[in-house]
Amino acid sequence: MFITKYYVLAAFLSFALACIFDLLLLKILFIWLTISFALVSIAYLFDIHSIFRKNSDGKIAWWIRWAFIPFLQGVRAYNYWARKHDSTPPIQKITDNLYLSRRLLSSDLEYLKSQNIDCIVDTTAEFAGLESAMTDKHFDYLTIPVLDHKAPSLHKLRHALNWIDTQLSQSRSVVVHCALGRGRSVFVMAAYLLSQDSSLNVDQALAKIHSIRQSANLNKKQRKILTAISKQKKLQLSEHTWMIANPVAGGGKWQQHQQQLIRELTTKHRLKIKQTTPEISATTLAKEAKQASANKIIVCGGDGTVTEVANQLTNTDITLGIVPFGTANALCHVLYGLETKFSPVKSACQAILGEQTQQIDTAKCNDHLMLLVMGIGFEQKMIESASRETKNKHGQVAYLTGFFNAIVSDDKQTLSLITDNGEPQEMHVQSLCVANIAPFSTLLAQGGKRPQPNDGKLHITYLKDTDSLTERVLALSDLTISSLNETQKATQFQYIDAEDIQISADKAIQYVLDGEHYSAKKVHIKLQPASLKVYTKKV
Ligand SMILES: Nc1ncnc2c1ncn2[C@@H]1O[C@H](COP(=O)(O)OP(=O)(O)OP(=O)(O)O)[C@@H](O)[C@H]1O
Repeated sequence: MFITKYYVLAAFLSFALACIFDLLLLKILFIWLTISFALVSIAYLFDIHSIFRKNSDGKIAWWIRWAFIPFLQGVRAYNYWARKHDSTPPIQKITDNLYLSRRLLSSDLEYLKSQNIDCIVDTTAEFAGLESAMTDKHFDYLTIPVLDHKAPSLHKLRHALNWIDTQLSQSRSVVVHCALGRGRSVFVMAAYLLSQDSSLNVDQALAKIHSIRQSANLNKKQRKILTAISKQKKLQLSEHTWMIANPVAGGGKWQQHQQQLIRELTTKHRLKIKQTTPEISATTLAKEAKQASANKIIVCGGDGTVTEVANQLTNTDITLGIVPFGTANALCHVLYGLETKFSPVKSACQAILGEQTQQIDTAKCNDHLMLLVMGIGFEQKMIESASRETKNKHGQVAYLTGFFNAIVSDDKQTLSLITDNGEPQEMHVQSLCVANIAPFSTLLAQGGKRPQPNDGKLHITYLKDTDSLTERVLALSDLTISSLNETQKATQFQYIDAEDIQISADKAIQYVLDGEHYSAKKVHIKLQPASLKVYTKKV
């Protein structure tokens, strides 16, 4: 390509001058120029856009900018000159809500806001993204770095197309830009038009853009690549992955993380995003997704929202992905590992993008879906005392306070228990948990075998009543040790496993099921083996 020849030539010329001059300062200057142009030449020869090490947030490290100053200043000067001699308006609307632009400058921000353009696709590799657009919460930003005169890789192109499509489907406006708005951005824009209309060919898509932006002009190589991928039908976007988000879960984590999430997941998924409201529940949205024949649904929320969506997906072929935005996130803890506690978005994205799935057990508890745990006594009291306000304020500590209150009180219950249709047994208990799936941190469910997602069993762990607070504390310490060390079983707590469990009492039993409160005289829990398809951590 002609541009590469110029960079190679510049590198040789600088090297020759470095050899000619004896003055140290000039020598250093020309060696610097030589290195800069030599690196750029290599980047162009082997199409290494990552040479500028542009981050996903559009930043370029200072030492890279220093290393490439000679090259960057040259490019800047050329762009400045080209802009001065170009009568084409900087930013132009190509179709509804979709714009094409040269490199955005601070002076463009007001115009972008006035047109409600709040999503930016930056296709330059050599320029840092516009700082004020990235720090301003008004804008969402995606960079797919491409060297000037080159075309994006198919993987990066599909990421951009998914991202644009996801933003447009939320009625947002997107601007795609490169340095001058003539090549790289035009490539992405044409690819998007082609992805939306299968009757369109490359010439027609480019003609459409050209009729609005006369300076738009792909070089031969870019046109050839676009034609090839278009002919191979590689621009067709995949089916929507539905994303159902509870914006209030975990005190509003959705607002905080949604852009990172969209940026990561659109590498492979074209998202249809729906948010719950006080009137529109996750159940309603999951039903809507099912009706629209969705085959993947990602739910962002706490265990409550996850259960609502999962309830619609049991015994279907729809795959469920979970982004844990709640307080406890017990299911994610088991499926994606402990790291979900520290980096929920990253670990969820890794699992979803890893595409490994697993069929997990669920259960029905009095006609409600049970994913995790049903609790009577300690567990129920602990959750009862954790209100939304305390959870929002203190996170998981809200549950700890409730837990200690429950242990100190010496409430006991008389229950009748039938397992797998056997004989009823009467028991006086202070705590009883039935677990389908439970991480080690769900302490009260750890009396025997660790409940696993697909072990085909429900796990009953209970503590017989005792008036002594010391005994209760000792029993819990025993349980704690057993939860951390699978070989050492708790002896103070009792343990049974079964597939069908009936619990009854003379008066209404107060119980919690996956964090929600219920009351009934009879509780019937039945296992549904391998009934839910979920994304799981890749091993
Ligand atoms: N837009 C909304 N505004 C107010 N409440 C909502 C909204 N969307 C869902 N909800 C309520 O949020 C509750 C579910 O919250 P969820 O369990 O997902 O999060 P959490 O309570 O923060 O997490 P955790 O259960 O882990 O403590 C449901 O009771 C539902 O009615």
